[in-house]
Amino acid sequence: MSFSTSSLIIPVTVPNVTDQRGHNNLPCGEIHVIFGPMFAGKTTALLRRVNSESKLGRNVVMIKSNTDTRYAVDAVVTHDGTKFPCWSLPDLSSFKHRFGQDAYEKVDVIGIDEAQFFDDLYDFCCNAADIDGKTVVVAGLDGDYLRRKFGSVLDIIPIADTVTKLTARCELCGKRAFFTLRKTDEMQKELIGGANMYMPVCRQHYVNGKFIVGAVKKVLESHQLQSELVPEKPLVS
Ligand SMILES: Nc1ncnc2c1ncn2[C@@H]1O[C@H](COP(=O)(O)OP(=O)(O)O)[C@@H](O)[C@H]1O
Ligand SMILES: Cc1cn([C@H]2C[C@H](O)[C@@H](COP(=O)(O)O)O2)c(=O)[nH]c1=O
Repeated sequence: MSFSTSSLIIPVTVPNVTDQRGHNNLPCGEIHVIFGPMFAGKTTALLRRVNSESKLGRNVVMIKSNTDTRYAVDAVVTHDGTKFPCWSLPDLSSFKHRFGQDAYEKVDVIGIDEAQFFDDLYDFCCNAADIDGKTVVVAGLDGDYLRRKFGSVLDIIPIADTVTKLTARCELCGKRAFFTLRKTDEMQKELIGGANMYMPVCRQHYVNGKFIVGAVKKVLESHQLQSELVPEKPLVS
């Protein structure tokens, strides 16, 4: 069977969306993704971007998952204390309703922190950028403590304009850290915590890390045992 080229041409009607000055009114949103291990500066980069958009006169709003309330309930906070007010939500689909349709229409830039905790990240970003014309800046973990993909952060790469993988400093050797090591024995994927529970590490120390964490724990435990066995000297004899 053979087709002529003309039989394959499908007529497509493009709606006329130009205004009086000939500019088209198609929405032109953007999606920017920032990911990496914990302590890599993801929240810092997100706040920098949102602040600079705000200085340019754009209307910005910040959202974070209400799963993570480590530093504040109603603010996105970096590990070194920089803050930005935000909406803490269980999911992204509730945002438009809670924020209000009028307010939503006026927003130009939407920042999303701790994006790994939002299951509806893909649909939200798609609609916000493609249909509503918003600039969406997303920050989150690409991988969990076992280096498995975390939530939907990696799923939005195909719909993103830009993708940035940040690195931290390995806490054991100071080299670039790509991964997050969990220092406790808990096994669940979601476990909220900071430097008390996690540390950023390079590849070599990720692989050796479990061993090192175990060894350090043993040393600390034996120190505690010794101080319990040897009674403290009285200050006054
Ligand atoms: N091992 C580390 N490597 C890099 N930064 C670290 C480390 N430990 C603590 N920090 C601090 O964390 C800050 C980054 O915090 P933040 O932007 O909240 O990171 P993220 O959102 O990626 O977890 C750095 O500016 C630095 O002050
Ligand atoms: C690796 C890993 C992390 N988490 C949690 C721990 C923190 O509450 C956040 C990440 O915060 P940050 O802004 O990137 O520092 O995620 C988790 O639940 N499970 C993990 O495996």
